[in-house]
Amino acid sequence: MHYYEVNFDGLVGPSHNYAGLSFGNVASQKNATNIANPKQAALQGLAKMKAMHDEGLVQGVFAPHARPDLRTLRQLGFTGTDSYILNQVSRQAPHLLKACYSASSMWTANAATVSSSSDCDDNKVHFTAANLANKFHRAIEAPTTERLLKAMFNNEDSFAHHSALPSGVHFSDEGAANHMRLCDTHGHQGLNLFVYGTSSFDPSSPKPSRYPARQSLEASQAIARLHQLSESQTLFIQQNPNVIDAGVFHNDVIAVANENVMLFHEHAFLNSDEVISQITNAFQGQRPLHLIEVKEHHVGINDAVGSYLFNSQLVSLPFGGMALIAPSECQHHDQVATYLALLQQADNPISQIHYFDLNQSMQNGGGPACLRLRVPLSAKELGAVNQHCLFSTHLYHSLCQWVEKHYRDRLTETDLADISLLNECQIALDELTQMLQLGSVYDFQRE
Ligand SMILES: NCCC[C@H](NC(=O)CCC(=O)O)C(=O)O
Repeated sequence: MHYYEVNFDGLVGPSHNYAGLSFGNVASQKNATNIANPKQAALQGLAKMKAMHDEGLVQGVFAPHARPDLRTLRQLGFTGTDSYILNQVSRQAPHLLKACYSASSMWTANAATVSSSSDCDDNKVHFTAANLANKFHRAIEAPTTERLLKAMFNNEDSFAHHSALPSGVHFSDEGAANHMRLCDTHGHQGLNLFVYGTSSFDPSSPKPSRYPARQSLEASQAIARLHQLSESQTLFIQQNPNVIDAGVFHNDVIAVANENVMLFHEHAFLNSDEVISQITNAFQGQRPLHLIEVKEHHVGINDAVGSYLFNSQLVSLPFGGMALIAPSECQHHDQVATYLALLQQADNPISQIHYFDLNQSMQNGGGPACLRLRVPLSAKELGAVNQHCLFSTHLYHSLCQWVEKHYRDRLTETDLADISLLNECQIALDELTQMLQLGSVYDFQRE
């Protein structure tokens, strides 16, 4: 049966803003006071989805979360009408208002970890929503993520859904951004690589000193168990703590894999040589494995973080070869652009490089790969997906019109206290759930 890798891109929500919420994410901290343009952010994301669809790839849309998250604010002791809550929280705890208004659900690579039915014992596609425990503004995402996943993959014969891991730092889980899969083609059993920051239970496990390790080993192990992955086809790899301290807050900032290719920086992993031999020994595919190591003298860690080279998507093209979907920052970075030109000519499956302007998301540390959740699906499983969430030219035009109608082109911190922004967000999202036929997934639709 034919298999597809479907990318479900996060549609940027109407409250996209820069709030400096992610300690350890260099871009988020650097752009904390920037003025955001939610309309442009959403249109940039839609342009990428359209281009992928036009390449002949199957593309999906992942709806944003409702913001502000009033449920969380009520849980934290704010009471009264919505406008009273906004007024109180903006005076007493503006940092909480910013957290509850973040549009961070756009980075769907952190929504969940997904396993292919070819890798799971029960032959179902498994999803575990990420608890995102390390950052408060992201830790509030899991309940809505779970509801959205169930509304998109609403078929018990094909899909198995798991709740987020227990909250708290021990099982800190950031989803697919720390998972890679190597295989011959999407439909074959794959080698699952879980990359973690540190162990929560082993005090001798190396740790970064400056910035937090956002993925714990124990979370990755729990997911491998939940998803019924074969032990021989699952490796747990520790990230190099030094690169976390240089701003590599997720593995997808320093490595990317697709089918039989992995592109990674020489400093990405702790004990890299050992990791490479483990991968080489465990890979069971018939096709040659391309482990492309980028040396520090070609692209330094700081340049990799600054350009987001490794946060490119690597996709298999319908007529053969692979394309690297890179942020335009790579094109404008001399050393990175030179490296990519060499990579394209070298003897490997990467035959095309496409650049996308995603600067609204990039300024919060989210590149092309952060914006999408990869879901490997057989033709039958694809048929079981909520078809209204699959991209088409028609949906593209409807979503562009919807964005033009509801989104602001300027958003700053002071706008967050404005009750009209809350109303605009709810009206827009209510309309969206009808377009994507998701049902009542948001708290404001369920109260
Ligand atoms: N995979 C990319 C995730 C980027 C995300 N940035 C943020 O949440 C920044 C939000 C802000 O600072 O306004 C994060 O760090 O989790």
